Parts: sequence; C-alpha cells; structure tokens
Amino acid sequence: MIKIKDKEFVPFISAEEIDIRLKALGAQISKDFKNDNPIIIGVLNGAFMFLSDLAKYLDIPTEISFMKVASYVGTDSKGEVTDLIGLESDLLNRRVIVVEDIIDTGLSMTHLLKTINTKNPKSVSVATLLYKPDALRYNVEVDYIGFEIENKFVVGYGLDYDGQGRNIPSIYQLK
Ligand SMILES: O=P(O)(O)OC[C@H]1O[C@H](OP(=O)(O)OP(=O)(O)O)[C@H](O)[C@@H]1O
Ligand code: HPA
Repeated sequence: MIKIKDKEFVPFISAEEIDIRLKALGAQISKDFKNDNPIIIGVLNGAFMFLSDLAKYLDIPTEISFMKVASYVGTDSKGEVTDLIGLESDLLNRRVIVVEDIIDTGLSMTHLLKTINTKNPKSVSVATLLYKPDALRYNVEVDYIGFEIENKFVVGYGLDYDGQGRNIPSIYQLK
C-alpha cells in the first residue's frame, strides 16, 4: 500500500505487466504503420512515461511531438478541457497516432481529436495505456488499448493524484 497526500492506493498493474503489454502494442503499431512515417502526438503530462517506453518498441520511422491539455483537479474531471501547449507539427496528409495515458470520461480525447482534425491529417488513430469503459461519457473510437480497467482512480506510471505519483514505475489503484 502507498499513501499520496490524503489517499491510500494498492498495487494494481506491475512494471513487468506494463512492459510485456507495451512490447505487443509496439509490434502491432509498427506493423500497422510500416510504410507511413506516422506522427505520434503524446498528450502531456500523463503520457510522458508511456510514450517514452512505447517508442522504444517501435521499429519504424516516426516523428514524435506533444500537446498539453488539462481537465482534472484531484480525482475529478472539471468537465472542461484547457489547452496548455498546442500543436506545432504540420499534420496535412500525415497519419497521426495520439498517445494518452488514460481515457476516462473521454472528454479530453474528444477535445484533442477535434483540434487535430482541423489540421487535415490523412488519418488519426488513438492509443491509450488505460481505458475505463464504464466511465466513458463521450464516444471515442480507440485503436490501441493497453489495459481495460474498472472505474476506479489510478496513479503511477505517468498518472498523478493532485500532481503527485507520476514517477512511480507501476500503477496503483485507489483503495
Ligand atoms: O477521459 P478524461 O476524463 O478526459 O480523462 C483523461 C485525461 O485526464 C488526464 O489528464 P489531466 O487533465 O489530469 O492532465 P495531466 O495529463 O497533466 O495529468 C489524462 O492524462 C487524460 O488526458
Ligand atoms: O484514474 C485516473 N488517474 C489519474 N489521472 C486521471 N485522469 C483521468 N482519470 C484518471
């Protein structure tokens, strides 16, 4: 068990399980985008660890860039998304893969896809490490999922509780 601020969390997905899953996802994405030189857009802050580990398992030419949005305060969605760092890459006629740490209500990804689609990319795919089907309130099509999880708050491996816990190498779940 670990304590972060006022909350207790229990071990949920180990670093070894994450690594095994990332290897498989990396192989699948490499196969699907073999000749496409995709642009991968990581969503800060949460996706920094997932994308840096996943990228090592991609054996295709690719570009990596980032956007930053925020919608959570503590364990709750504010219900609106704030843009903090915008897109700098030219996406015209490029294949794009958006990489998130988690799709929870789907609000952030819906907002991101709207922004990305204004740049006229050739295609847009979505990869997320964690997906909470029971929490989804906005319909998002997801192409690559690391783990489907129940609707409980999680921390670690990039994910925070009130700014803390992103550096933990595995994933913990609210007790
Ligand atoms: O599907 P949703 O309900 O929108 O939740 C998912 C989003 O929430 C988290 O971001 P947050 O706003 O906490 O910013 P962060 O990545 O900097 O932690 C996470 O990284 C996703 O972007
Ligand atoms: O379960 C979660 N943990 C951390 N950040 C999040 N952002 C959306 N859902 C979560």
